[in-house]
Amino acid sequence: MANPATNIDNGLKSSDASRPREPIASPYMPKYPDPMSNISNFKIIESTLREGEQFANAFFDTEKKVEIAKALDAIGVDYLELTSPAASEQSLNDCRVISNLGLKAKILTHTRCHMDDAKLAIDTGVDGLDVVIGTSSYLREFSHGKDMDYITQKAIEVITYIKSKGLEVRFSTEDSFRSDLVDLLSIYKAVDKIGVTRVGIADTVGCANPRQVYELVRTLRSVVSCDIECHFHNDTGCAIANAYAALEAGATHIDTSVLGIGERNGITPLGGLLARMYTADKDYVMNKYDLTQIRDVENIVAESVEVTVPFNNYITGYCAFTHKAGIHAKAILNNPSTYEILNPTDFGMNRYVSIGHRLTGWNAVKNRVEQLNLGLTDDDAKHVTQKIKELADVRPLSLDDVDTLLRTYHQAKDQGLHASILDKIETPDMIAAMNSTPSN
Ligand SMILES: CC(=O)SCCNC(=O)CCNC(=O)[C@H](O)C(C)(C)COP(=O)(O)OP(=O)(O)OC[C@H]1O[C@@H](n2cnc3c(N)ncnc32)[C@H](O)[C@@H]1OP(=O)(O)O
Ligand SMILES: O=C(O)CCC(=O)C(=O)O
Ligand SMILES: [Zn+2]
Repeated sequence: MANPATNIDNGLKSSDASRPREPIASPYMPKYPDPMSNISNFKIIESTLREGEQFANAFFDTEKKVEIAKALDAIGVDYLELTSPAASEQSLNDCRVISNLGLKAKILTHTRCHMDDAKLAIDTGVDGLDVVIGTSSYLREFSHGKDMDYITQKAIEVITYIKSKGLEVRFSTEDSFRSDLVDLLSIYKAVDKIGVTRVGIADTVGCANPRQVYELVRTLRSVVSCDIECHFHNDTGCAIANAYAALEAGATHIDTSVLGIGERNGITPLGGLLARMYTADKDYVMNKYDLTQIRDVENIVAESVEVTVPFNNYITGYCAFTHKAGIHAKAILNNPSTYEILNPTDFGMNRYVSIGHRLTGWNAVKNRVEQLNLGLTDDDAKHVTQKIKELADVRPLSLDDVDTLLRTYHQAKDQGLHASILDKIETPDMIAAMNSTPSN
């Protein structure tokens, strides 16, 4: 599927080459370094091939999984998380296939806290297992029916076994934010003591806010010495902010999926997290991840799960880098940093300035005059701008319409007729008709 953002044609493209961009002075960078924070040192566990497979529309055959895995590897994500081999014969086979691709990313699979699942997973060739079990009263009562003593004992058994096979093992509590804090800290402490690679916190129902995340991660950071992974659902719109708060508090790994797909409305989206982290530490993000590859993997996944990339998607949405209002347009054309925190070229995207509408201003129109090399004055640009506004009060004009208006005015000026020419164009349809009339 073509990216719609590249198809916008009613706008001006401003050139980055001609205007060197200032270094980003992000207001969101911490004023003082925080030794606990990992915003400049985090890893991504990309779970499109696990959590993403739980999205209502998702079905990935082996070929598609391989294509997605390779595209994610090209971005440089640190880990790929795959569906449990216990889910089906094909899931088991796919773990083997993807583990054998020789990707740079480490391969994990996600299993229940159960010896049978662990044994099945270990032989697939994955680098590690992400083990999970619910600890909230909801899940203890209505999902697996086990108490904290049983869960702790089973976790120790499973982790010890996986470690004995030389694999990475992460232990996570499902529904962490609705679990009892004392239960959480004691089980995390117990698994840390036996050398688990990472512990995981999961906002399974998307109920947590950034402050709660910060507090829980910071508390956990003081209790365990291993890495901390976090997984955030987006039911209440906090998934990216929660991921950021988790890293600030000392989490080391964040789970993502392409376009955020997953159970219900999904989890922290890969593109959105990268946009957020680029804003916090551009050098870290740009040196580690190839941001120009995000669009490709989003297009692959969107097409496969039969959704369109949302119009307001981070980075790749139809209008993510389109500037419209005259005040914005003038400043953007002078210096893109005025109204952009993300530089589109860093993401392989283009910027557009839209001018065929009633909110346009003469500075943006003048810029188009210069692009067309028409040699009109500022006053000319102002006259044409007034005409654009008048016509666009009826309906927006295409860039072709604006260009026709400018060229017509320019020709009339050569003949000394420009004072009256604009008066003769009374409706947007009249320009559209001029566009379709072959010139002789
Ligand atoms: C929040 C999350 O996203 S967690 C990850 C979710 N992922 C998946 O569910 C993977 C796809 N799942 C499947 O293919 C199947 O559910 C399977 C193969 C895992 C299990 O299938 P079934 O044996 O038919 O059981 P079913 O799905 O009906 O119920 C889940 C079983 O796992 C148990 N269980 C649930 N969570 C856990 C856990 N974290 N650790 C251990 N056991 C668990 C339940 O008690 C139940 O056991 P039961 O068979 O004794 O009733
Ligand atoms: O394994 C985990 O940490 C998360 C599992 C999951 O998908 C969830 O709890 O939403
Ligand atoms: Zn989840």
